[in-house]
Amino acid sequence: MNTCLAPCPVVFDLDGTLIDSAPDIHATVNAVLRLHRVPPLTLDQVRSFIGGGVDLLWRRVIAATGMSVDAHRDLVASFMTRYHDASALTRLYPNVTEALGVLADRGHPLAICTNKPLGPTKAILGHFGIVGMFATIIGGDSLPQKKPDPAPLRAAFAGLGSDPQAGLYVGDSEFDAECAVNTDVPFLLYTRGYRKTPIEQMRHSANFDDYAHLPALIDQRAPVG
Ligand SMILES: O=C(O)COP(=O)(O)O
Ligand SMILES: [Mg+2]
Repeated sequence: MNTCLAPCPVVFDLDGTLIDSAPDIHATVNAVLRLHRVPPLTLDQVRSFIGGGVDLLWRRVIAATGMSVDAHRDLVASFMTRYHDASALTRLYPNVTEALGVLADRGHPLAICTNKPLGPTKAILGHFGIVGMFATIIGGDSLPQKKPDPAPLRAAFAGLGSDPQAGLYVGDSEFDAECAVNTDVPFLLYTRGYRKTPIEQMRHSANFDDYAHLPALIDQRAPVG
């Protein structure tokens, strides 16, 4: 085995990548809908709305329920007051903590680039005791732009003191794959997240379905030092 691998900055998406948060997002959406006496949406519906951030989530909820678009701002505000504490139904995907530990031990700098707002992002990472593993955390409201715009991912790599081309981005969705192309960074696709497109139709460098395999995958792709 090659033991002379250079540190490889690795940036992770969050929802559908490190955590299965759709059950909490679903419950929180339905709690807001209940206040407005609107019938609940299914978990599959809400899961399919995740990836572009809270504003887009609620544009999709409004379209699916027939609510007034004028209510968007108030619905988002109402959702956000509840989103911060929404952790009871969220789970880390299997072997995530172990994989992050292995990567950190091998000296790979780690960051988060998510379209989830920064407050709930830090809260859920803290809930799972892994917030300290990430040197940089870019949320959906950290910058004016969101993924697939390259600005957030560039900012995450800049926070690690790295060029995107020297690192890797790990994500689950079409937003992540497009952002990786726009940022010119190799993309590792986690296949058990929230994507709607078949694996073979998504631009990616490699894919994996178990975090137990991620450290080896990253070391294969890391430049030799
Ligand atoms: O909040 C969302 O819609 C998506 O978040 P993600 O970028 O972590 O997948
Ligand atoms: Mg995601």
